[in-house]
Amino acid sequence: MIDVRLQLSVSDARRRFDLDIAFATDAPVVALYGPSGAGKSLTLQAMAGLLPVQAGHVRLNGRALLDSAAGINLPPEARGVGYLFQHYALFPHLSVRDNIAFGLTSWRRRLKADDAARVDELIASFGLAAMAASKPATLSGGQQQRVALARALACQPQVLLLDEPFAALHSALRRELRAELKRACTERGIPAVMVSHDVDDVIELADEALVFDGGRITEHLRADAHDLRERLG
Ligand SMILES: Nc1ncnc2c1ncn2[C@@H]1O[C@H](COP(=O)(O)OP(=O)(O)OP(=O)(O)O)[C@@H](O)[C@H]1O
Repeated sequence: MIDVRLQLSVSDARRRFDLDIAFATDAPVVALYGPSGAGKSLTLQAMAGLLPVQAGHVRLNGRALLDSAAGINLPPEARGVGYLFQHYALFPHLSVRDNIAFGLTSWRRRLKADDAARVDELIASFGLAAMAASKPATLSGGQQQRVALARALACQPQVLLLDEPFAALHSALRRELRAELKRACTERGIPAVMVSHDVDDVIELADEALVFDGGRITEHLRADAHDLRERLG
């Protein structure tokens, strides 16, 4: 169960945006859907602990990652959250393998044997073995997306947060990678919260859709594919 309530404001000299949302779901994949600037990415960032929250909670299977009333606010690395950023944010100077292993290493220690085995398993399962020593700039868009997904999975997260995971890909590749993402989450039993503008992403992948508008959730749809297309399309 993912149980979220968030109240936060972001502002600069000219603009202010207020987010005030709540949802709870047991869905394997839930999509955050809605127009640009509606607060979808801010929601993911706040769930990951990357953005200060004024009030609210984030609970994952009963474990509080954030509970402002109880004074709980775990740092990002303690939340058990795998994050796939909108533009992948791969480290250009690191190889594919070191990108995937990044969250498991630190300047103090080398990769432990079981972590190294997990990295190898992810490299194999996403078809990246031939390019494991290459730098991201030499990879295709789909290959970079697979590296980003493998990196998000490497720390054995309890939830995956995916910000526009297919935005940079053409439609045939989107279809292929949707299936891979679904398989990766299902095999590992990891729920995913996915931001997408694409109604086909929502229909192909998501079990539920939260419709965002102006920093609020206006609809929580638990619907079949046909119904979703009608209501979102
Ligand atoms: N630091 C900030 N200061 C002021 N406004 C901000 C700040 N960060 C985000 N915003 C604004 O908050 C709003 C919500 O941003 P968010 O990135 O969550 O939108 P989104 O729904 O993910 O949009 P998109 O689908 O285009 O990625 C936007 O209008 C954005 O400009």
